[in-house]
Amino acid sequence: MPQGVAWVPVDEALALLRARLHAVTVPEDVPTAGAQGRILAAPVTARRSNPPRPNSAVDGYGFAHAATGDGVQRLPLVPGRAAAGQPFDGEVPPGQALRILTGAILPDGIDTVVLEEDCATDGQVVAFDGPVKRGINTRKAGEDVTEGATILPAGRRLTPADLALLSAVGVARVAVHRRLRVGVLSTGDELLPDPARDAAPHQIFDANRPMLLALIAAWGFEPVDLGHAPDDADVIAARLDHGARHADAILTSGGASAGDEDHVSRLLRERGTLSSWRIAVKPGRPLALALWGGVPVFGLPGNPVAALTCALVFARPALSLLAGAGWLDPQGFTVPAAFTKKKKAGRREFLRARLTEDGAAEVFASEGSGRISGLSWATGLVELPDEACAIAPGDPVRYIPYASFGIMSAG
Ligand SMILES: Nc1nc2c(c(=O)[nH]1)N[C@H]1C(S)=C(S)[C@@H](COP(=O)(O)OP(=O)(O)OC[C@H]3O[C@@H](n4cnc5c(N)ncnc54)[C@H](O)[C@@H]3O)O[C@H]1N2
Ligand code: MOO
Repeated sequence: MPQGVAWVPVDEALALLRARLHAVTVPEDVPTAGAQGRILAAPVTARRSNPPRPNSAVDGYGFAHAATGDGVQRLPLVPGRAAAGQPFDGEVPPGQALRILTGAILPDGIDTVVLEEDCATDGQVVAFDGPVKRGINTRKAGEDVTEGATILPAGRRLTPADLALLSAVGVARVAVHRRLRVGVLSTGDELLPDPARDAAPHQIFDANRPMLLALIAAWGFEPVDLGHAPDDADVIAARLDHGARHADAILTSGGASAGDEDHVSRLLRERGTLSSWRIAVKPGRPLALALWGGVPVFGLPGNPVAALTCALVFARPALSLLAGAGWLDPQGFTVPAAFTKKKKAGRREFLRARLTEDGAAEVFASEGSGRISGLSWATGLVELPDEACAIAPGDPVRYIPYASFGIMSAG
């Protein structure tokens, strides 16, 4: 890295974010049914066991195991049946059996159920081969969850499966963090916000704002569109002021570098509390991390590849912390490389990557930071360490699927 510039290593920038940020949202009570993606503000305990009572796991015939033995068993059938939602009102005497369906509470006198496919019956007597294992094809009360048990911890981001679990144990409402509001501002004189318009040669369509707004929504946060500002410090400052009033965090893109028109970095340095600016990472080295009116601002680089990479690597774990879900490290997988690459020491590199049919990581043909098509082509990123390395096909590399960053990919 050039002399005279303090390049902050990725891990140091992440540690700084982790140490300085904390949950900013207040709890609110919401119905369980609509709580997908919300973050629990408190641990949840089961109001009821699952299953609440012992029941049958299959359609078949139930009886007391003690009265059965080896060889062919012939048990007279008690009239009636036990079904889910239609409990059998009575007791089944030892040596007799009852028709029972999946999910039915085991009536008194039944501790074992034989599968109907393993039985013969004329409607009066049921016959099957013994011996039968005691308790077979039954489910114990509370075998899944016991009443009063802690089922989900504070900070948990609720999944569809969690909604099933909460509902099953009678939890109708949950205390969750209010959704984190995240502002997104694009900067640059060249930007044209509306892709339906005709662009002059010097203009480019704003690609970052729709991408970042969608990213925020995919992470379960509330996107706040702060629009687009020209390269004018006063206008950008006014937008940041507006953002600080209406959002809990702000992502800007563009103007993060050191050029004449890079007003975001200058503003954050002069009027915000800029913590970190030049990060030893590619793409994305001019990343600004600052506070504006007490609100964290991620000054992402303008190049869309760098903007997305920095959002995934730096903004995601930090926003998760602010939102009450704790710090998130993306899960990576070690896979063989399907490419050749040499890098120098001193900065972390992220390459657009996807897996071949054999499960090796191939990388996009160009590392150019403006090559948006590569972001669409990829299904994740390969992370290369800060140290120097020379990678040959077959060498292990760390592949982080987009899904590990909480976003969908096409593949
Ligand atoms: N002297 C230096 N020049 C540059 C450096 C540096 O360290 N020293 N870093 C380079 C790197 S790396 C990047 S990345 C860019 C990032 O700079 P900025 O954050 O100041 O971004 P801009 O200059 O405003 O824009 C860069 C590029 O991206 C396009 N852009 C910006 N916003 C959008 C948007 N919303 N949608 C689509 N494309 C966008 C913009 O038109 C530029 O082409 O700086 C390098 N230079
Ligand atoms: O951040 Mo820049 O996009 O590395 O090229």
